[in-house]
Amino acid sequence: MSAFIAARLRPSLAERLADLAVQALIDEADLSPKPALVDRRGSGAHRDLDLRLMHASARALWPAFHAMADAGQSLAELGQPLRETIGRLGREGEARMLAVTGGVNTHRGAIWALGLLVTAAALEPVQAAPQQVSLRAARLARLEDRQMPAQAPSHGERVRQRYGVRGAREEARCGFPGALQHGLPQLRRSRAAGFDENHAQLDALLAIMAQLEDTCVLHRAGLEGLASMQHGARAVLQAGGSATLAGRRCLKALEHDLLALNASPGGAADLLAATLFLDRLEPMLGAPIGSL
Ligand SMILES: CC(C)(COP(=O)(O)OP(=O)(O)OC[C@H]1O[C@@H](n2cnc3c(N)ncnc32)[C@H](O[C@H]2O[C@H](COP(=O)(O)OP(=O)(O)OP(=O)(O)O)[C@@H](O)[C@H]2O)[C@@H]1O)[C@@H](O)C(=O)NCCC(=O)NCCS
Ligand SMILES: Nc1ncnc2[nH]cnc12
Repeated sequence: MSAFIAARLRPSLAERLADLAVQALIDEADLSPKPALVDRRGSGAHRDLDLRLMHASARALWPAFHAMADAGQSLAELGQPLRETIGRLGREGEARMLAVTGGVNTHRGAIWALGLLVTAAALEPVQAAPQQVSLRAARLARLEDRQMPAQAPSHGERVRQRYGVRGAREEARCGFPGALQHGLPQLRRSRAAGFDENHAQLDALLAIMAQLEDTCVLHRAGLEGLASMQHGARAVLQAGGSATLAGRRCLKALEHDLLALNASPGGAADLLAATLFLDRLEPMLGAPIGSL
């Protein structure tokens, strides 16, 4: 094969970032057993979601992530034009998601988190450490999107007003502490302790759930649901994590409690996808092009 053809077959940076984002969403959906969330076993607390729909939604978002990465590379400056461009692309991604799922919100929070992270990664791919990328994503999230159309109050908006919690927007503006300070360190601790990848990822999800003010849980189950999620997740980790017998017993109890309250930690699931994206980004960018 000539060098010219080989170069044309190599995936571009934007393609690789979109691949990584979609893969993080698919891996999050497949991870099992997640308490009260859609996974390989079933639909958790959801009546209108299943694994097939989560996969279809994730795949449908590839063009949106690709376009955001492209925008990051071509505008090449962290400022208002880039913020407003990815705001428009994010809304188009949401519309595509709703078209594919027949109106069901599968990934709104994930489009927001991964969209910001993909754009931040594309802006400066040589500075791809999790801390560096999330800091740039936070700076983007703090910029106002003047093109944002007025909308009916979201579930998150209603919950923020009722309980005074921060929600998805503030999580991004603070640099994704759920992923950076909880998910990623736990993922790496559990791997270092010798647990397999499935259990390490479950432990990462539990570490996020143990502290997140998840507006999805609050919307469905109020403060009682939030307390159940946080205390129950902490109990699993304190018992030794999802790989241990005692931890698995606590995980079962946590799922039972969440299902009884109809609570679903959808925001924590989104932040697990963000954690997986950040964990894999630097190795992927450091690898020879085409090796993904
Ligand atoms: C900034 C936006 C994310 C909008 O945020 P807002 O809070 O106003 O809107 P919501 O529609 O409530 O979406 C927020 C979703 O974020 C996830 N989430 C919740 N808590 C947190 C948290 N503390 N930190 C991070 N992320 C969090 C969560 O997503 C998951 O839950 C979804 C299902 O939720 P819901 O629709 O409430 O569904 P159900 O409970 O199943 O409803 P019913 O069955 O009862 O009807 C699921 O999708 C998960 O993803 C929250 O839902 C952002 O959307 C925005 O402003 N976008 C504009 C475009 C833009 O600027 N983009 C920038 C570049 S991408
Ligand atoms: N696995 C999952 N189940 C339910 N809601 C979600 N939102 C994001 N991932 C989810």
